[in-house]
Amino acid sequence: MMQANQYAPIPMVVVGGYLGAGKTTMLNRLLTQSGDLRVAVLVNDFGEINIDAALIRTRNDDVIQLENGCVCCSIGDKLVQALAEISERADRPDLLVIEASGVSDPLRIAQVGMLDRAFRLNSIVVLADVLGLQQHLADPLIGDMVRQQMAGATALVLSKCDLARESDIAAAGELLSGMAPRAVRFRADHGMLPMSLFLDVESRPEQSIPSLLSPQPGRRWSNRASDALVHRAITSFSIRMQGEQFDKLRLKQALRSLPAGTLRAKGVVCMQGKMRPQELHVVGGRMRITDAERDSLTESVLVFIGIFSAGDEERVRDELCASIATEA
Ligand SMILES: Nc1nc2c(ncn2[C@@H]2O[C@H](COP(=O)(O)OP(=O)(O)OP(=O)(O)O)[C@@H](O)[C@H]2O)c(=O)[nH]1
Repeated sequence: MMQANQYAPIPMVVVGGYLGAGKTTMLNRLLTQSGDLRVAVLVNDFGEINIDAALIRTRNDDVIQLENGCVCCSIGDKLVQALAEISERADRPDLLVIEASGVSDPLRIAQVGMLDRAFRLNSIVVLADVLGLQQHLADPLIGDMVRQQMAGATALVLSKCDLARESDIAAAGELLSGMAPRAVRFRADHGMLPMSLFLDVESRPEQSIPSLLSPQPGRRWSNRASDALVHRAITSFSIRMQGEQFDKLRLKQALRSLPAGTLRAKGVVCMQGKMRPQELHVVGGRMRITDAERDSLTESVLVFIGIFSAGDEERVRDELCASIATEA
């Protein structure tokens, strides 16, 4: 039998960025552009239901879900195990993409990945939502975590530029250049990026992965203790509904009145009058409901991530129950 180390290492890309920055959108773009390339995806979503895994458009066996928890601090051993399983597959992938949860440190994930010699780190791509960047950085709870995510990037991607003014994009670009001066920078329209960013290890100008992975005095804004504090403060709950359809108008109203501490909501739901399941996203006060890339759904699932107070979950449940469509 051949040993794993007889093969060339599998190129690996870690995708990070704060909640709702556009990681899954970018990943789906990559997958639609990837042609015959066999891409395996490891997804670590924040929440007990992995919505991202459901939204990724690839063959089921090519998406591996990492359980609820933060892959960078609490379930690192699960990552090690998942990597070993991927490298031992008979049909090894041509590329592995790890989508970090929005509160994980992508550099730390890359460091775990680098320990497995079956993989070669190609890039750490970190997305920044141009609309939310300033606010996220100024936030006393999450600001350091977001800076930490950026600092570990080999490529920084400004997302949602289609929604921003040119002056705001330029200002956000300035902020990014101060945080990760050696990272290559891109703007992405709905996640569209050159494939070379993922595949071509040579595409990084003077960016040296080994130096990124060694300790960098002065470049760490947070530490494990403060990360753990943030991860404890941010919690999630999920709601499943079987055999019910939502009324779109009422659901939108419910999502507009989410608790003040909500940082992100997402889901896939059955909607009255819609043939296809609907994918919904709430990010920074913006709501988007569109056709999901799947034909059927056995149950509606919604995940809410935030800093919640007692009673918030119950109130959201009540609002959602009140959004269920009554028979025509
Ligand atoms: N207009 C616009 N919307 C975008 C863009 N990228 C992502 N979005 C939208 O932003 C929302 C969140 O996108 P996702 O790709 O799910 O973000 P994410 O980073 O995977 O989210 P989490 O995994 O929850 O952290 C969705 O409604 C996307 O359609 C973009 O470039 N332009």
